[in-house]
Amino acid sequence: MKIHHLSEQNSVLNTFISEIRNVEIQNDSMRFRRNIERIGEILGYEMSKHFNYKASTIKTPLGDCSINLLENNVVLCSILRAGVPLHNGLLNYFDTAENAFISAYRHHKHDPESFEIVVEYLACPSLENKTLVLADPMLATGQSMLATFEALKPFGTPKEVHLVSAIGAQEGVDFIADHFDKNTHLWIAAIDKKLNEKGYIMPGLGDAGDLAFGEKLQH
Ligand SMILES: O=P(O)(O)OC[C@H]1O[C@H](OP(=O)(O)OP(=O)(O)O)[C@H](O)[C@@H]1O
Ligand SMILES: O=c1cc[nH]c(=O)[nH]1
Ligand SMILES: [Mg+2]
Repeated sequence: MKIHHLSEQNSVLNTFISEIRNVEIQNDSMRFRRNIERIGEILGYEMSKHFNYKASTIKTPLGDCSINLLENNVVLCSILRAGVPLHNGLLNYFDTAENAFISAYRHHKHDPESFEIVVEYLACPSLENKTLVLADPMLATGQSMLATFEALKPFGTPKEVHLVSAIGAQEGVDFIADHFDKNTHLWIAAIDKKLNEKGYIMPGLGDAGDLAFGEKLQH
C-alpha cells in the first residue's frame, strides 16, 4: 500500500484537522461538516497529482492555450453516513465523477465492546477499469473500509483504488495495508497511535457521524 500521510508536512490542513478534533469547536456541527469537506478538497487535490493527464487545447478569447487535463474516469464512493461531507469535498474538485454510496455501520449485537459491520444500502455504477475513490473520514479498525470494498466487487474491477480518510489509527492503517493490493493508495490527513476498548481512535475526535449529523439511537 502507498500511504500518503499528509499532516507529516505542515500545511493549512492541520488547522482543519485541529478544529474537527477540538471539543469546543465540535459543538458547531455546520463547521464540523465544512471542515471535513475542506479536508476532502485537500486530499482530493493531492490525489489528483497522481492521476493521468492528456494534452488539450483550450480557446481563450485571445488565442489557443495548451493544458494537460485529467483523463481518469473517477468513481467517488463514500460510506454512509460520516462519509457524506468528505464525499462532498471530493466532488467539489472532481466535477464529472460518477458516485456510489454504501452504508456500513457498527452493529453492537451483545455488548458495547464487540460489533460487526453491517452493509445494507449500496448504489454503484460500473467500476470496470475506472479510478475508484473510497472515502470515510474515520479509519479505526479498517473493517468498514474492507467490508465496503468487498461489497463493491460485483460492480467490476477498477483500474486503480484510492482510499481517503481524515483520521486513522495505526492499527486500522496496518489492517488495510495487509488486506488491500499493494498498488492501493491511502490518502490520510492524520494517523493516531491507538484504539480504545470500544474501537474509537485515540485521541481521534469522537464519533464523526454523530458530530456531523447528530446522535443516533441504537437499533
Ligand atoms: O474502521 P472501522 O472500525 O470500521 O470504523 C470506522 C467506521 O465507523 C464510523 O461509522 P459508524 O459506524 O460510527 O457509522 P455512522 O457513520 O453512521 O456514524 C466511521 O464513519 C467508519 O465508517
Ligand atoms: O474513533 C472513531 C471510530 C469510528 N468511528 C468514529 O466516528 N470515530
Ligand atoms: Mg460508518
